[in-house]
Amino acid sequence: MKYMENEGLVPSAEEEIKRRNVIFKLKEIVMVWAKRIAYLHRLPRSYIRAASATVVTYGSYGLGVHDQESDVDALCVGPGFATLAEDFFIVLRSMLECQPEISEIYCVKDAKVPLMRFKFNGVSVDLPYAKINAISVPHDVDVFNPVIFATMDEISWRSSSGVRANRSILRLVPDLKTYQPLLRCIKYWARRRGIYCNLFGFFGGIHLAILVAVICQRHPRTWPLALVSIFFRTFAFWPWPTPVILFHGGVPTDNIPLEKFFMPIQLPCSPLYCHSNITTSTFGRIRQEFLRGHHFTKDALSPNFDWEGLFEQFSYAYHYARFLKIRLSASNRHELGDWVGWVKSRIRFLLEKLEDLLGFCDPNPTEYIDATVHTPNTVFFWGLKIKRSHKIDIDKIEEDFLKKINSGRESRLGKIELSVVKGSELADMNKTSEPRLACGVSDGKGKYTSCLKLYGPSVAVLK
Ligand SMILES: Nc1ncnc2c1ncn2[C@@H]1O[C@H](COP(=O)(O)OP(=O)(O)OP(=O)(O)O)[C@@H](O)[C@H]1O
Ligand SMILES: [Mg+2]
Ligand SMILES: [Mg+2]
Repeated sequence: MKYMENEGLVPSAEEEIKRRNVIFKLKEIVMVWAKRIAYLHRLPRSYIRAASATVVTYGSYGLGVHDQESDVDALCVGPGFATLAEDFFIVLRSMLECQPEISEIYCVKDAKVPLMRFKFNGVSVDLPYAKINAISVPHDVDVFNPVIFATMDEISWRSSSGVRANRSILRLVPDLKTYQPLLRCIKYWARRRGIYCNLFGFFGGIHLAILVAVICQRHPRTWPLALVSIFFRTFAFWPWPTPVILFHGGVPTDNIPLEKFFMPIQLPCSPLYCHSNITTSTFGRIRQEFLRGHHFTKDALSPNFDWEGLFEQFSYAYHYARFLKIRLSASNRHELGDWVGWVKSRIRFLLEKLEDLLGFCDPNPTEYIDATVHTPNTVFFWGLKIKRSHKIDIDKIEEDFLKKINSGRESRLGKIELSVVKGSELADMNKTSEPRLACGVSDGKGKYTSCLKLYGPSVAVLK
């Protein structure tokens, strides 16, 4: 606990107030929004008076395991007459745009869970939308209520599944005081070891939340320190693809063929598995890290146990001699944010392509900045293992990937350049730019929006 506090993983009281304020203000805004759209829909006056909406938090914030850099995941629950395409993405967006505290609004419309993503007083917010079959939405709306549940449309049902998953986890873990620090610790480990980023084929918050919940459920009344080694021992030897299921008293009813998943993890109280982008390479990387974690934590209860070792940042320069350099650039910071978001949502294609050609690729999620280039940019370095027999036509890969990126988009926001480089270039990159952090977004001027404490300076990556 002391180690985690020293590393800045537990948010300060000030941070907590900031987040609570964000949620309070969002609730106020959606309340006004509900009345405004009731008016725009020309509903009777009594309906306008009664119309209301609310936001419900979930994700790491809802589980009480967020750190200073976690986003706030907040589901906007609106009345039945408020449409997603018009009222949410147009009317609410323009209301949010008018708020001086809100910036960098980005709409993700074509995802399974459509949402708006923005910064509120510097805090990242993910805001999906669900509507219920009512005019007024109670502020403590219960998404488990069978009446509400049964009348939801498909998108609203999917969008609210995160809230239900969270509530189930909170209900099923025997002791939150054990669960929360353990999950914080495991998330920190995953970030430091380069295996935390769902889009890049690694774990996302939900996967780790369930793995840790399963450990807590199987070992009630065990203190967190011992659970750390039990966690690694369990998953280092887990017989994948046997699914990991949080026991909830019901019978699992999933019919999805398990071969589709490398590491199936069932969503709590749902027949579905968590969506996952894990590939052959990232499956291998994750398993190696579980084994490493197991070797490190066998003696976790000894008084001289070295926590630093477990959380040591993964050294890409030590493990790989060659890297795929992916440089994304745009004419301004705002466009770069959109461009990076868009490319990342399709990055799996590139990863699979490289795996087909080379058999392995380590998609390091850390974002760097190329300070030798004047345009705002974000750079990734993916670890490669290239044999002499391997011939890579990087121009062809770039061309194919571009086609993939451009499909479904009318205009191109930015530029993408791929090249194969030596590890020394990664070292230069770090020397010429400020410390860069995993899964953050640069502002294009050499300033960063992520937390240095959390991921450590990128020069440390090169140790
Ligand atoms: N792949 C997924 N499959 C199912 N649900 C998901 C998936 N990714 C996200 N979710 C839902 O959205 C919520 C928020 O996801 P998010 O990626 O913000 O992770 P998080 O647990 O909040 O961690 P972080 O601290 O990194 O934000 C999750 O708790 C989960 O309910
Ligand atoms: Mg989150
Ligand atoms: Mg989120």
